[in-house]
This record gives sequence, C-alpha cells and structure tokens, in this order.
Amino acid sequence: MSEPTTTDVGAEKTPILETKNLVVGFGDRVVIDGLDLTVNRGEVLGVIGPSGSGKSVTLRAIIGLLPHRSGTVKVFGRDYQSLSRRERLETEQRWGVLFQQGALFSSLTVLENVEFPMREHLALPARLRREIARLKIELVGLGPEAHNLYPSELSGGMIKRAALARALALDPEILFLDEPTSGLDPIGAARFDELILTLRQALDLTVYMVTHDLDSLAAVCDRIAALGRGKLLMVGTLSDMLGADDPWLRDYFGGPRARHLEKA
Ligand SMILES: Nc1ncnc2c1ncn2[C@@H]1O[C@H](COP(=O)(O)OP(=O)(O)OP(=O)(O)O)[C@@H](O)[C@H]1O
Repeated sequence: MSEPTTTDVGAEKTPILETKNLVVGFGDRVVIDGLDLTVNRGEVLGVIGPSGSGKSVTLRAIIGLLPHRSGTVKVFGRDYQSLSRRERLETEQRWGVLFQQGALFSSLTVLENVEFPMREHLALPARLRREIARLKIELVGLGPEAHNLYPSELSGGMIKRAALARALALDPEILFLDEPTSGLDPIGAARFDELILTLRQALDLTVYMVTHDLDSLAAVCDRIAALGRGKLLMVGTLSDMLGADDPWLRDYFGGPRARHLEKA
C-alpha cells in the first residue's frame, strides 16, 4: 500500500520516520494491513480516520509499544526492530509521546512527572533536573502553582500541558501526540494548537499527531494521512483532502462541521 497522494511541503524533505508494509493485528484480526507512511523532518503530520481504524494502534506499533506482524518501522533512518536494547533506549530518548489521556503518574506531582524521564535516562544532578523540569513546565504555559499538584487536581487542559511538558523533557526530535485536543473546550483546543505551532518553531520539532479535530488539522498540520478499512486511504494537504473522492473522506471533510475549512 503506497502513499496515494502526496503534495510536497517545504523544500527539504528528509524522512525521520518511515513505515513500510506495516501489518498490525490482534488474534485473527488485522487492524493495519500494509502501511507505507513517511514523516519528514520538521513537518506536522495529522493522522485521521474513523473511530477504530487503527490510529492509536499504529502509533503504538511505531513507538514499539505493540509488536507488529510484519513490515518495518524506520525511525531516524534505522529499523527499530533490529536495534539492540541499548540502541532502542537511545532512540526512545529522541522522541516524546503524549498519550490520549495524558498517562501521567497519579502518585507523582506535575514536577515529579516531568522529571521522571530525566531520572530514567539521564544522570543529572537533582537540582539541574528540577530546574529543567521547571523550564519545560513554563514552556507549555503552566504556572509554578501547578508544580506540586497531583494529576487528580488538574483540569483536562492542565493534564494535556503537563503531559506535553513530560513529553518534551528529553528535548525530543519528534513528538507523537494522540488526540492532544480531545476533551478540551474550543478555546483550550485552539490554545493548544498554538502551543504546538510555537514549540515546533522554537524547538525545530517534527510532530506526528493523531486527531479528530478538524480545526487542529487546519491550524497545525502540513500534511494529513487518512487511515480507514485497514489501510492508508490518502496522504496529502488539507486542500487535497477537501477534494478527495473516498466516501469517508468526502463525508468527513464535506460534513457540516467542516464547512469553514473550505474558506481557510
Ligand atoms: N490491545 C488490544 N487488543 C485487541 N484489540 C485491540 C487492542 N487495542 C486496540 N484494539 C482494536 O484495534 C482497533 C483499532 O483501535 P485504535 O485504538 O487504534 O482505533 P483508533 O482509530 O485510534 O480509534 P479512536 O478514534 O476511537 O481512538 C479497534 O477495533 C480496537 O478494538
């Protein structure tokens, strides 16, 4: 399954992530059947598809949390499966992940959550680790009053920001975001979109973002990959998507909630 439609974005295109013929399934069921997908350095790729189409499963397979049945996942130019344990750990330090529900450790404060990846991967003095965690928390727009709060004391938007600060803890080159704006009100979601754009600019990030949010697609994404029926339906810009023939894409981008995108 090759990428059916691709429009060039930007002059330089260096793949940072490539899946080739990726197959992922559970028991008798194949969820993703031969996915070829490329994410180029510096771009924001939005991944869309109907509920249950395998967006999260694909993300988890790419970052090695789920085994794949066949195919390859190349990150930073190397086949992740073929790496030694040490090399995998080194690779994992070069990406950050924001899971759908934030996945913060409930028994740790915001500050401790953000410090956690540094504790695991870097031999830093405690004071420096804490200082870096404070900077990351500031970077995502949370005030010092959030430092000592536990996840149960945070609003949905604060959880997303704290989880983003943790994902940024190790200065990743690529950020994986699983529905970063779900559960946020429209103002909170728009602010989060702005934050992603600012961080991408400031930190030179590549972003792989699973989303249902049409506004995020329009505001943040350079290209969009649409999954459906176990395969890649289409890859392209928003304007490519607006002209798509696929019935699901026509419904998705032609529905009442997408009307404003035509004018965007
Ligand atoms: N651990 C698992 N065991 C068995 N089936 C699973 C497992 N995880 C996911 N699935 C199945 O894989 C399919 C794809 O799930 P996935 O979570 O990737 O969907 P999605 O596209 O992210 O959906 P949504 O938009 O609703 O979040 C679903 O049918 C789901 O039930």
